[in-house]
Amino acid sequence: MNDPIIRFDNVVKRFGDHTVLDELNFDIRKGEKVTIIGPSGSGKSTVLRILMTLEGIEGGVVHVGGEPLWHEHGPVGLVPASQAHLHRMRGQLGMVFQQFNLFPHMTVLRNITEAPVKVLGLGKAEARDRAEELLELVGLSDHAQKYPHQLSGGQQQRVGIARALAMRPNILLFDEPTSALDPELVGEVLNVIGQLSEEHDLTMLLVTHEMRFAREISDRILFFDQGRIVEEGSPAQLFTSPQRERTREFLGSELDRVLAV
Ligand SMILES: Nc1ncnc2c1ncn2[C@@H]1O[C@H](COP(=O)(O)OP(=O)(O)OP(=O)(O)O)[C@@H](O)[C@H]1O
Repeated sequence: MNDPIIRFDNVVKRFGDHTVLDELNFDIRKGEKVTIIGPSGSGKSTVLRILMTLEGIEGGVVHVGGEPLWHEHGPVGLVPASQAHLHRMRGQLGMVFQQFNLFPHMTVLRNITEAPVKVLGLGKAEARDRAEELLELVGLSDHAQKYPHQLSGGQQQRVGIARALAMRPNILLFDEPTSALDPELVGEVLNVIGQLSEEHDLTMLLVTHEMRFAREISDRILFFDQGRIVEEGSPAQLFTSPQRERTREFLGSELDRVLAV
Protein backbone atom coordinates (compact mmCIF):
# COMPACT_ATOMS: atom_id res chain seq x y z
CA MET A 1 0.00 0.00 0.00
CA ASN A 2 3.07 2.24 -0.12
CA ASP A 3 4.06 2.98 -3.71
CA PRO A 4 2.42 6.08 -5.12
CA ILE A 5 0.37 4.90 -8.09
CA ILE A 6 -0.63 8.49 -8.90
CA ARG A 7 1.61 11.48 -8.37
CA PHE A 8 0.89 15.11 -9.31
CA ASP A 9 4.15 17.00 -9.23
CA ASN A 10 3.70 20.79 -9.48
CA VAL A 11 0.97 20.36 -12.07
CA VAL A 12 -0.31 23.50 -13.75
CA LYS A 13 -3.47 23.53 -15.85
CA ARG A 14 -4.77 26.65 -17.59
CA PHE A 15 -7.75 27.38 -19.77
CA GLY A 16 -6.69 30.57 -21.60
CA ASP A 17 -5.49 32.90 -18.87
CA HIS A 18 -7.52 31.12 -16.18
CA THR A 19 -5.22 28.98 -14.02
CA VAL A 20 -7.34 26.06 -12.84
CA LEU A 21 -4.60 23.96 -11.19
CA ASP A 22 -1.89 25.99 -9.60
CA GLU A 23 1.27 23.91 -9.01
CA LEU A 24 -0.74 21.05 -7.60
CA ASN A 25 1.05 18.31 -5.65
CA PHE A 26 -0.39 15.10 -4.25
CA ASP A 27 0.27 11.35 -4.13
CA ILE A 28 -2.12 8.44 -4.07
CA ARG A 29 -0.87 5.05 -2.96
CA LYS A 30 -1.76 1.76 -4.54
CA GLY A 31 -5.09 0.48 -3.23
CA GLU A 32 -6.02 3.78 -1.57
CA LYS A 33 -9.57 5.16 -1.78
CA VAL A 34 -9.34 8.93 -1.98
CA THR A 35 -12.11 11.50 -2.35
CA ILE A 36 -11.69 15.03 -3.63
CA ILE A 37 -14.17 17.52 -2.22
CA GLY A 38 -14.37 21.26 -2.73
CA PRO A 39 -16.46 24.10 -4.12
CA SER A 40 -17.71 24.22 -7.69
CA GLY A 41 -14.99 25.27 -10.13
CA SER A 42 -12.10 24.37 -7.81
CA GLY A 43 -10.59 21.97 -10.37
CA LYS A 44 -11.78 18.58 -9.05
CA SER A 45 -13.07 17.17 -12.36
CA THR A 46 -10.07 18.62 -14.19
CA VAL A 47 -7.78 16.39 -12.11
CA LEU A 48 -9.72 13.31 -13.26
CA ARG A 49 -9.85 14.48 -16.88
CA ILE A 50 -6.07 14.99 -16.91
CA LEU A 51 -5.60 11.45 -15.59
CA MET A 52 -7.91 10.09 -18.31
CA THR A 53 -5.80 12.00 -20.87
CA LEU A 54 -8.87 14.05 -21.83
CA GLU A 55 -7.07 17.30 -20.90
CA GLY A 56 -3.39 18.15 -21.26
CA ILE A 57 -1.26 20.07 -18.75
CA GLU A 58 0.77 23.27 -19.03
CA GLY A 59 3.37 22.57 -16.36
CA GLY A 60 4.70 19.92 -13.99
CA VAL A 61 4.54 16.15 -14.36
CA VAL A 62 1.79 13.63 -13.70
CA HIS A 63 3.00 10.10 -12.86
CA VAL A 64 0.84 7.00 -13.13
CA GLY A 65 2.25 3.66 -11.99
CA GLY A 66 5.67 5.29 -11.63
CA GLU A 67 5.80 6.52 -15.24
CA PRO A 68 5.14 10.01 -16.55
CA LEU A 69 1.69 10.22 -18.15
CA TRP A 70 1.93 13.30 -20.33
CA HIS A 71 5.67 12.89 -20.99
CA GLU A 72 8.14 10.25 -22.09
CA HIS A 73 11.79 9.81 -21.23
CA GLY A 74 13.91 11.30 -24.05
CA PRO A 75 17.71 11.26 -24.39
CA VAL A 76 18.09 14.39 -22.22
CA GLY A 77 15.03 14.35 -19.99
CA LEU A 78 11.29 14.37 -20.40
CA VAL A 79 9.67 15.15 -23.73
CA PRO A 80 5.94 15.46 -24.54
CA ALA A 81 4.27 12.05 -24.81
CA SER A 82 3.47 10.47 -28.16
CA GLN A 83 -0.08 9.26 -28.92
CA ALA A 84 1.17 5.67 -28.53
CA HIS A 85 2.48 6.41 -25.01
CA LEU A 86 -0.79 8.11 -24.01
CA HIS A 87 -2.79 5.20 -25.39
CA ARG A 88 -0.72 2.68 -23.44
CA MET A 89 -0.86 4.67 -20.20
CA ARG A 90 -4.62 5.28 -20.48
CA GLY A 91 -5.17 1.51 -20.24
CA GLN A 92 -4.35 1.65 -16.53
CA LEU A 93 -7.32 3.89 -15.77
CA GLY A 94 -11.08 3.67 -16.03
CA MET A 95 -13.61 6.43 -15.46
CA VAL A 96 -17.25 6.57 -14.44
CA PHE A 97 -18.86 9.77 -15.72
CA GLN A 98 -21.55 11.96 -14.21
CA GLN A 99 -23.79 11.56 -17.31
CA PHE A 100 -23.11 7.80 -17.70
CA ASN A 101 -22.02 8.27 -21.37
CA LEU A 102 -23.42 4.90 -22.50
CA PHE A 103 -23.80 4.22 -26.23
CA PRO A 104 -27.59 4.68 -26.73
CA HIS A 105 -27.83 2.41 -29.79
CA MET A 106 -26.10 -0.57 -28.12
CA THR A 107 -27.50 -3.11 -25.66
CA VAL A 108 -26.19 -3.13 -22.11
CA LEU A 109 -24.07 -6.20 -22.92
CA ARG A 110 -22.58 -4.59 -26.02
CA ASN A 111 -21.85 -1.37 -24.10
CA ILE A 112 -19.66 -3.46 -21.81
CA THR A 113 -18.02 -5.73 -24.41
CA GLU A 114 -17.30 -3.08 -27.06
CA ALA A 115 -14.06 -1.64 -25.68
CA PRO A 116 -12.55 -4.94 -24.47
CA VAL A 117 -13.08 -6.37 -27.98
CA LYS A 118 -12.07 -3.27 -29.97
CA VAL A 119 -9.33 -1.87 -27.75
CA LEU A 120 -7.94 -4.89 -25.88
CA GLY A 121 -8.55 -7.40 -28.71
CA LEU A 122 -10.43 -9.82 -26.45
CA GLY A 123 -12.40 -12.60 -28.16
CA LYS A 124 -16.17 -12.04 -28.24
CA ALA A 125 -16.96 -15.03 -26.01
CA GLU A 126 -14.41 -13.99 -23.40
CA ALA A 127 -15.64 -10.39 -23.43
CA ARG A 128 -19.21 -11.66 -22.99
CA ASP A 129 -18.23 -13.87 -20.04
CA ARG A 130 -16.44 -10.95 -18.43
CA ALA A 131 -19.46 -8.66 -19.02
CA GLU A 132 -21.86 -11.21 -17.53
CA GLU A 133 -19.74 -11.49 -14.39
CA LEU A 134 -19.68 -7.72 -14.05
CA LEU A 135 -23.43 -7.42 -14.61
CA GLU A 136 -23.88 -9.83 -11.75
CA LEU A 137 -21.55 -7.73 -9.61
CA VAL A 138 -23.65 -4.59 -10.23
CA GLY A 139 -26.93 -6.51 -9.85
CA LEU A 140 -28.11 -6.23 -13.47
CA SER A 141 -27.84 -9.77 -14.84
CA ASP A 142 -31.44 -9.64 -16.09
CA HIS A 143 -30.90 -6.49 -18.13
CA ALA A 144 -28.12 -7.54 -20.52
CA GLN A 145 -30.25 -7.29 -23.66
CA LYS A 146 -31.90 -3.97 -22.82
CA TYR A 147 -30.96 -0.58 -24.27
CA PRO A 148 -29.91 2.31 -22.02
CA HIS A 149 -33.24 4.18 -22.48
CA GLN A 150 -35.05 1.15 -21.00
CA LEU A 151 -33.13 1.52 -17.71
CA SER A 152 -33.40 3.94 -14.79
CA GLY A 153 -30.57 6.43 -14.25
CA GLY A 154 -29.26 4.36 -11.34
CA GLN A 155 -29.21 1.22 -13.49
CA GLN A 156 -27.48 3.11 -16.31
CA GLN A 157 -24.81 4.28 -13.94
CA ARG A 158 -24.29 0.73 -12.67
CA VAL A 159 -23.75 -0.28 -16.32
CA GLY A 160 -21.26 2.61 -16.52
CA ILE A 161 -19.37 1.10 -13.59
CA ALA A 162 -19.41 -2.39 -15.16
CA ARG A 163 -18.19 -0.91 -18.43
CA ALA A 164 -15.25 0.81 -16.78
CA LEU A 165 -14.33 -2.37 -14.88
CA ALA A 166 -14.46 -4.49 -18.06
CA MET A 167 -11.17 -2.89 -19.14
CA ARG A 168 -9.55 -4.20 -15.92
CA PRO A 169 -8.08 -0.86 -14.88
CA ASN A 170 -5.74 -0.55 -11.89
CA ILE A 171 -7.26 2.81 -11.05
CA LEU A 172 -10.93 3.74 -11.17
CA LEU A 173 -11.98 7.38 -11.32
CA PHE A 174 -15.50 8.54 -10.44
CA ASP A 175 -16.62 12.00 -11.51
CA GLU A 176 -19.67 12.89 -9.41
CA PRO A 177 -21.26 9.53 -10.26
CA THR A 178 -24.56 10.25 -8.52
CA SER A 179 -25.13 13.94 -9.21
CA ALA A 180 -27.30 13.35 -12.30
CA LEU A 181 -29.56 10.91 -10.42
CA ASP A 182 -32.90 11.41 -8.71
CA PRO A 183 -32.32 11.23 -4.95
CA GLU A 184 -34.05 7.85 -4.56
CA LEU A 185 -31.61 6.26 -7.06
CA VAL A 186 -28.42 7.51 -5.43
CA GLY A 187 -28.26 4.75 -2.80
CA GLU A 188 -28.09 1.82 -5.24
CA VAL A 189 -25.11 3.35 -7.06
CA LEU A 190 -23.30 4.23 -3.84
CA ASN A 191 -23.89 0.67 -2.62
CA VAL A 192 -22.18 -0.76 -5.70
CA ILE A 193 -19.23 1.63 -5.34
CA GLY A 194 -18.99 0.84 -1.62
CA GLN A 195 -19.01 -2.89 -2.32
CA LEU A 196 -16.30 -2.49 -4.97
CA SER A 197 -14.23 -0.50 -2.56
CA GLU A 198 -14.47 -3.19 0.11
CA GLU A 199 -13.97 -6.23 -2.07
CA HIS A 200 -11.41 -5.10 -4.64
CA ASP A 201 -7.86 -4.00 -4.49
CA LEU A 202 -8.56 -1.15 -6.91
CA THR A 203 -7.16 2.31 -6.36
CA MET A 204 -10.14 4.67 -6.38
CA LEU A 205 -10.22 8.43 -6.83
CA LEU A 206 -13.64 9.98 -6.45
CA VAL A 207 -15.12 13.41 -6.87
CA THR A 208 -18.42 13.66 -5.04
CA HIS A 209 -20.69 15.99 -3.11
CA GLU A 210 -22.03 13.02 -1.11
CA MET A 211 -20.22 13.86 2.11
CA ARG A 212 -21.60 11.02 4.19
CA PHE A 213 -20.54 8.52 1.55
CA ALA A 214 -17.09 10.12 1.21
CA ARG A 215 -16.71 9.77 4.93
CA GLU A 216 -17.67 6.09 4.88
CA ILE A 217 -15.54 4.80 2.05
CA SER A 218 -12.45 7.02 1.87
CA ASP A 219 -9.05 6.37 3.38
CA ARG A 220 -8.24 10.01 2.77
CA ILE A 221 -10.03 13.21 1.76
CA LEU A 222 -8.45 16.04 -0.22
CA PHE A 223 -10.16 19.41 0.17
CA PHE A 224 -9.60 21.54 -2.93
CA ASP A 225 -10.07 25.26 -3.32
CA GLN A 226 -8.95 27.32 -6.32
CA GLY A 227 -6.80 24.57 -7.79
CA ARG A 228 -4.87 23.79 -4.63
CA ILE A 229 -5.22 21.38 -1.75
CA VAL A 230 -6.16 23.46 1.26
CA GLU A 231 -6.32 20.54 3.65
CA GLU A 232 -6.13 16.77 3.58
CA GLY A 233 -6.59 14.00 6.11
CA SER A 234 -8.56 10.98 7.13
CA PRO A 235 -12.34 11.43 7.00
CA ALA A 236 -12.40 11.48 10.82
CA GLN A 237 -9.84 14.32 10.95
CA LEU A 238 -11.29 16.37 8.14
CA PHE A 239 -14.96 16.07 9.01
CA THR A 240 -14.70 16.29 12.78
CA SER A 241 -11.79 18.63 13.36
CA PRO A 242 -10.91 20.54 10.20
CA GLN A 243 -7.86 22.73 10.83
CA ARG A 244 -8.46 25.45 8.24
CA GLU A 245 -11.15 28.10 8.35
CA ARG A 246 -11.83 27.60 4.62
CA THR A 247 -12.52 23.88 5.18
CA ARG A 248 -14.88 24.63 8.07
CA GLU A 249 -16.73 27.18 5.93
CA PHE A 250 -17.10 24.70 3.05
CA LEU A 251 -18.24 21.81 5.23
CA GLY A 252 -20.71 24.11 6.98
CA SER A 253 -22.26 25.18 3.68
CA GLU A 254 -22.42 21.56 2.46
CA LEU A 255 -24.21 20.61 5.66
CA ASP A 256 -26.72 23.43 5.05
CA ARG A 257 -27.22 22.12 1.52
CA VAL A 258 -27.91 18.58 2.77
CA LEU A 259 -30.28 19.83 5.49
CA ALA A 260 -32.16 21.97 2.97
CA VAL A 261 -33.02 18.94 0.76
N1 LIG B 1 -12.82 22.95 -21.43
C1 LIG B 1 -12.80 24.04 -20.64
N2 LIG B 1 -12.61 25.27 -21.15
C2 LIG B 1 -12.55 26.37 -20.37
N3 LIG B 1 -12.68 26.35 -19.02
C3 LIG B 1 -12.87 25.14 -18.44
C4 LIG B 1 -12.94 23.93 -19.21
N4 LIG B 1 -13.13 22.89 -18.35
C5 LIG B 1 -13.19 23.44 -17.10
N5 LIG B 1 -13.03 24.78 -17.15
C6 LIG B 1 -13.00 25.69 -16.00
O1 LIG B 1 -12.06 25.18 -15.08
C7 LIG B 1 -12.50 25.38 -13.74
C8 LIG B 1 -12.47 24.06 -13.00
O2 LIG B 1 -13.42 23.19 -13.55
P1 LIG B 1 -13.72 21.76 -12.92
O3 LIG B 1 -14.82 21.14 -13.74
O4 LIG B 1 -12.47 21.00 -12.75
O5 LIG B 1 -14.27 22.16 -11.49
P2 LIG B 1 -14.97 21.28 -10.38
O6 LIG B 1 -14.27 21.56 -9.11
O7 LIG B 1 -15.03 19.86 -10.84
O8 LIG B 1 -16.42 21.91 -10.33
P3 LIG B 1 -17.89 21.23 -10.15
O9 LIG B 1 -17.97 20.77 -8.72
O10 LIG B 1 -18.82 22.36 -10.44
O11 LIG B 1 -17.99 20.12 -11.15
C9 LIG B 1 -13.90 26.01 -13.84
O12 LIG B 1 -13.74 27.40 -13.66
C10 LIG B 1 -14.32 25.69 -15.24
O13 LIG B 1 -15.19 26.68 -15.74
